[in-house]
Amino acid sequence: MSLMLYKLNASPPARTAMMVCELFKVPVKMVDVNLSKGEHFSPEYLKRNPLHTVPTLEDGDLIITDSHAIAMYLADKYGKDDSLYPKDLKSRAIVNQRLFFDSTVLFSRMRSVTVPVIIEGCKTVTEKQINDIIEAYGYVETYLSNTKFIATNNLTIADISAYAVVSSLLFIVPLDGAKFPKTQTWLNEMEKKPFAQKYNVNGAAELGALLKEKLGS
Ligand SMILES: N[C@@H](CCC(=O)N[C@@H](CS)C(=O)NCC(=O)O)C(=O)O
Repeated sequence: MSLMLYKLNASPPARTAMMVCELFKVPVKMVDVNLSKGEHFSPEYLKRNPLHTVPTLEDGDLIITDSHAIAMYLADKYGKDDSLYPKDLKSRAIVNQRLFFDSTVLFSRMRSVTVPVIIEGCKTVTEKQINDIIEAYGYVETYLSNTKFIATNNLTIADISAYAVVSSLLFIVPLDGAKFPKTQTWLNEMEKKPFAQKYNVNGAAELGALLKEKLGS
C-alpha cells in the first residue's frame, strides 16, 4: 500500500518531504493541499493534522505532521544504508541538531516573514527580519566551514531540510556570496542534485513569485 503525502510545492517543509521521498524511492502518493483555498482547515484535514500544516505523511494508521520527523522516519524505514541518516550515535546527534536548527532558526525566521506577508497582508519586510535572516546565513556558513555538508562531510537529511528553506529565504534576502562563500557553494551543489531539480527549484520560485506579488515589488 502506498503512503500519502499531503503537500504544497511552494512550502519549504513540504519540499523537504518530497525530496526525501524521491531520495529513498518511497512508494508515495502526493496530494496537493491548497492553503490559499483554506483546504488545510477542512474537517478531514484537521482530523489528520490538528496543526493544519503541510506536509503531513500518512503511512497506514501512522500520521506524521512535521517535515523533520517525516525525514527521520522515511530514512529509518527506507534508507538502504545509513549514509543519509547515520546510525552512529554522535553523527546522528549532529544531524538531529541541524534538523532542529532548521526548524527553530531557519524555518522560524522564514515563517516570521511569510505569515505576515502572505496571510496577513503586510507589505514590508522589517530591518529586524532581514538582519535575522542574514544572521541565520552566518550560522549556516559556520557549519559549512567545519564540514563539507551541513552536519557531516556527507549529504544527510539535514542538508535537504536546510536547503529547502535557505533556497526560499533567498527570495527575501539574496545571499551575499562574498560574505558567505561556503553557503553559496553548498547551495549551488544542492541545486544540481536531481531530487532538487525535480522537487525544489520550481516550488521555491513559486514561493518567491508569491512573496513578490504580495509585497507589490
Ligand atoms: N514544523 C513544520 C512546519 C510546517 C508549516 O508551518 N507549513 C506551513 C507552510 S510552509 C503551513 O502549512 N502553514 C499553514 C498554517 O500554518 O496554517 C514542518 O517542518 O513540517
